[in-house]
Amino acid sequence: MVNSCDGVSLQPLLRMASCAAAAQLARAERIDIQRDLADLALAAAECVEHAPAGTALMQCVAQRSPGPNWWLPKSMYDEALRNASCTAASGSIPLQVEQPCTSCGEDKTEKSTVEACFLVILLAETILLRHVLHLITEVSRHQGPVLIHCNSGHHRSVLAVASCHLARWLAKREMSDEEVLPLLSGNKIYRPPPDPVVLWKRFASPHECDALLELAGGLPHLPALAAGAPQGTIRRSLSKALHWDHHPQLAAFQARMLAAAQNWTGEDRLDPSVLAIGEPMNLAAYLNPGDEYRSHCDGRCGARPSAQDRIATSIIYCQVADEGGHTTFSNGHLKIVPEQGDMLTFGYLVDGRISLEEHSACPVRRGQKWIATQWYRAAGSYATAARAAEAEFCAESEKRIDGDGRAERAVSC
Ligand SMILES: O=C(O)CCC(=O)C(=O)O
Ligand SMILES: [Fe+2]
Repeated sequence: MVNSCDGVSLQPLLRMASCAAAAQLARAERIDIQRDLADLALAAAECVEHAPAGTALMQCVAQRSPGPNWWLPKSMYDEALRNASCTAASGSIPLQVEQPCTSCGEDKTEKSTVEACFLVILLAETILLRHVLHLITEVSRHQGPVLIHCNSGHHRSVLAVASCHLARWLAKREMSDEEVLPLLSGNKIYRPPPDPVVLWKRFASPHECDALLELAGGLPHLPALAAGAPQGTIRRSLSKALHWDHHPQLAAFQARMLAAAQNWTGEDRLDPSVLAIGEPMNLAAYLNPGDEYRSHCDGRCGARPSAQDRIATSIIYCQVADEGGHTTFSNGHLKIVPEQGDMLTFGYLVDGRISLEEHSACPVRRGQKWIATQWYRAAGSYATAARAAEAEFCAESEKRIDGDGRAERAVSC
């Protein structure tokens, strides 16, 4: 770590943090997690409010926070940063896909590799992405694209190379311009595959949202969370599962969601058959100030998925709060500020592992929010028994859904 501090032209932001950590450890100063955490939260919150554009957030935090605190456990950083991020009014900036991609040809993929700790990136990107964007642009102008390796063993690219990844990914999929353009235009791409985060603008019409709500019996009738997810710990919201076998009219809508999700998560990883035996759609309502869904993973954070684990999620924002209620990604260092009808899709299966796709719903401050979530699982991971159940269901629904074949086709029966 110290060696990398002596390196020639490391990004000042990264150098500062890793050197501070090294110095801290070397001096073995007294460690007081609570104090440092409180300092960090305070400093981050102040910086979110007051740091002028163009100021490195890291520097701002370092100036305001009296003691070095780089070594705090990740979960604590995540929590502090998530909370600070939630208080910031602005959201993250989507990738600029139209940005020319001159240095990302296969033969020119040399990247300057910077060893850094995840928390640097978290601090740097979570809260004021635009401030860091400026720095990264500067670095990549001199050094070429930057790839950041995190100490956690998880590595990911940053914005400087993100659009190149995206370009390559699109090329690999051999999609025609006609297919690609609608994907890019209007939708917001926050993170490229393999663990994409994409916001589909105005995916669901008010009419479709109303129809979903009607199936659930209306907002006041949504039940509080089931046992096992006690109120006040991870989640404060109302929630109801909509079983598509109880509501066959859901199938076509779910199929449309899935088709959109497939565009971003890779053709082999999701399959329409998941809808037949996958999870029901989940309606969740955050109706009171303070209602939230704290940091969690929909799949198994950081683990190899077992046969039935989730690998992607879509969230439709049928109603957005007047204030608060945004969605944050601690690992992606993003905050999504959706509008009514938008659908957020994110995938989290990378190289056979569930990536750390920890995310949260910020507390609602004013107004109300309700969403429809669809969790997806890998097709092909289902046991034969499940496929048999699907076949049985399809045979059954063919009998049930008189004349109108849409629902069956939607789930590939
Ligand atoms: O409400 C949100 O913004 C996030 C919801 C969520 O994480 C989920 O439904 O799994
Ligand atoms: Fe979630």
